[in-house]
Amino acid sequence: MPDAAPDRNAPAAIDAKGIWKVFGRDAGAFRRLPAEARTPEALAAAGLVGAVQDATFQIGRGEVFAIMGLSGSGKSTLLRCLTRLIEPTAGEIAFNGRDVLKLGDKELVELRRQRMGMVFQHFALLPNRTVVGNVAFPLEVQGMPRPKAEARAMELIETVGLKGRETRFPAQLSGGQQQRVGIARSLTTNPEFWFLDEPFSALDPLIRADLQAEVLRLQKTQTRTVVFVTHDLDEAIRLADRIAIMEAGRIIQIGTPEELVTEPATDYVRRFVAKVPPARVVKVASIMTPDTGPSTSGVNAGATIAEIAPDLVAAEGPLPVVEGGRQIGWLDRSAALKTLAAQV
Ligand SMILES: Nc1ncnc2c1ncn2[C@@H]1O[C@H](COP(=O)(O)OP(=O)(O)OP(=O)(O)O)[C@@H](O)[C@H]1O
Repeated sequence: MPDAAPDRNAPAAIDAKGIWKVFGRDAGAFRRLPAEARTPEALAAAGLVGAVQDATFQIGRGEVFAIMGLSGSGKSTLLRCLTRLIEPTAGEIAFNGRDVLKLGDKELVELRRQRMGMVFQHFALLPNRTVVGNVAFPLEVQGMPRPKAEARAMELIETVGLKGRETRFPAQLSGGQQQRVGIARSLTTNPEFWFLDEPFSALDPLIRADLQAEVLRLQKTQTRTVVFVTHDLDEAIRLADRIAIMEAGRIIQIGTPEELVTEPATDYVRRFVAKVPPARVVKVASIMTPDTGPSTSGVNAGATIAEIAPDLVAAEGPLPVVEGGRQIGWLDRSAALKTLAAQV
């Protein structure tokens, strides 16, 4: 998880209100219903599929937001609505306060080119361009001279571990390598918004872990608002500040990994997080006793109990808890050890 907590007071980078995506022959009639009449019963009566039902959430600038849920719960459809690859049936979406559903085709293309990066599975690479040609392409579209665009592309090719393969064509790459080209390509323009649908699922575990680490590293140096769909809870916990859990088209709960594990809203969420050891998500700040003190070093308030396990083992008494070089509390060793030992 990123070190710097997102600024919750800043205006939402993404503000989604009452998003619906309904599939079926008469989806238009559903749109014309007043908001209070848009119900699961109305959907069923009209024989419509409510892929996304009344999704409302805000994502802060620089926040990493994961969308999770079982297959068919509406994750991809919701992500596609945010990017307008699919037009929502109803609802409002604003990026930095600007209504994106009202953008004309030209403005939408501009927004996508200048400020959005997208990685979707089966998001085709250009078959007649090499790896470097594909990765440089978005910059060339923006008007950057080719040599400069390719130099920038090479940096990202190295980041995704494809150095040495830059002159190959997509057909000469494995599925996972193609996926990595797509990831590199989505970052060439240094987008403010990054949308990813199962970006790492086709990759070997080691490469996946490398790229996840790379995402976290990039998040520390660049303020990027990230929304990603995954069915891998481990990945969501590692990368996301907050996770939205979807069930049958609805967002059931939105929370930090710690909130989902310690306060699951429903049995469905509880089943999702059942195998997560609490120490992996519970933060020092959550179980410390607040107090000021003279210490300038100790355990970090934002660290998880698992991360500070070595300090716990070494300590003999309570540990000072610090934030920004100042002591803000004490961590009781036995309370922390209890969390460490707890299995859900
Ligand atoms: N074009 C479409 N026409 C009709 N129904 C659709 C369409 N696209 C998606 N659906 C339905 O909407 C629901 C949500 O689909 P979606 O692909 O968003 O789920 P998901 O959570 O991303 O699933 P997965 O993890 O399997 O990719 C499913 O019931 C799906 O069958």
